[in-house]
Amino acid sequence: MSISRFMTNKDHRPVTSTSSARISYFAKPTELEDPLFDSTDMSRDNIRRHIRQERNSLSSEEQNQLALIASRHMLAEIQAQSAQHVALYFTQDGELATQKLIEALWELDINLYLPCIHPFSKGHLLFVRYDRDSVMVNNKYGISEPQLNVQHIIPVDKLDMIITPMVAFDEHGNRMGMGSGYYDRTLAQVTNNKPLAVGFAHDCQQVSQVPTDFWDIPLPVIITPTRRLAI
Ligand SMILES: Nc1nc2c(c(=O)[nH]1)N(C=O)[C@@H](CNc1ccc(C(=O)N[C@@H](CCC(=O)O)C(=O)O)cc1)CN2
Ligand SMILES: Nc1ncnc2c1ncn2[C@@H]1O[C@H](COP(=O)(O)OP(=O)(O)OP(=O)(O)O)[C@@H](O)[C@H]1O
Repeated sequence: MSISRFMTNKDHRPVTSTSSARISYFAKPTELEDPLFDSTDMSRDNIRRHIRQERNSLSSEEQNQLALIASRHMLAEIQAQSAQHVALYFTQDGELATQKLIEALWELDINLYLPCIHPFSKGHLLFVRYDRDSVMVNNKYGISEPQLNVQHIIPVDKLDMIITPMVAFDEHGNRMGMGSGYYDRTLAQVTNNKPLAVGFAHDCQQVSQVPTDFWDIPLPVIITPTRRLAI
C-alpha cells in the first residue's frame, strides 16, 4: 500500500496559506469522541451511524474548502488515468462534495455519468449520462439523478473510472456504503481495474477496520482531502 500525503494541518483542515512549508499529517482513524458511540460495537450499523454523524457535523465552509482541495487531487487522478468516461455521484448526507469537480470535468469535455436506481432490478444501479442540460429527478432516497433514457445508459465496462461514494473506509481499501449493496454489485462487474474504482471521502470517514463480508470488494485507490491511498 502506498500513501501520498497532501498538505494539511493537524485538524485535517486544508492549509490555506501559499507557504511552501510542507506540514504533513497522517490522519488517524476516527477518534471515538462521541459519548454515545460504543467503540466495542464494531457492527456495520453502529459504524455507519457514527460516521454519517461525523461527516454531517462539518460546517458548510469546511465542506466547501475540503471539497475544493480533494477535487483538485481527483482531477489529477482522472488526468493521470486519461479517463474520458467517468461516473461520479450527486452529493448527499455530508458526503465529500462533487459539484466543483463536475464543473471542472464538464469544462474539460470529459463524459460524466451518475448512478440511477435500476427501475426493475432491485439493488442494482444504472449509470446514466450527466450533462449541463440533463433533466434531473429525485430517486426514492431523495437523491438527484438524470431522468432515465436508455440511450444515455453506459455499461459499467465502458466506464474508465467510477468515483465511489462511501460511508466508511479503512487503510486496506475496504469500504462500507449506505447499506444496500448497490456499489458492491457494481464493483463485482469490474475486471482488471476496468473501470478503475476510486473512493472519494473525508478523512474523518476512515476507521481502523471496516468489518467485511465475502461480497465486499476493496477499492484500489482512495482519495481524501489529505491523502491518496493506493492499495
Ligand atoms: N450520493 C450518493 N448517491 C448514491 C449512493 C450513495 O451512497 N451516495 N448510493 C450508494 O449505494 C446509491 C443510493 N443508495 C442509498 C441507500 C440508502 C440511502 C438512505 O438514505 N437510507 C436511509 C433510509 C431510507 C429508506 O429506507 O427509505 C437511511 O439509511 O437513513 C440513501 C442512498 C446510489 N446513489
Ligand atoms: N455482489 C453482490 N451480489 C448480491 N448481493 C450482494 C452483493 N453485494 C452485496 N450484496 C447484498 O447487499 C447487502 C448490503 O451490502 P452492504 O451492507 O455491504 O452494502 P454497502 O456496501 O454498505 O452499500 P453500497 O454498496 O450500496 O454502498 C448485503 O446484505 C448483501 O446481501
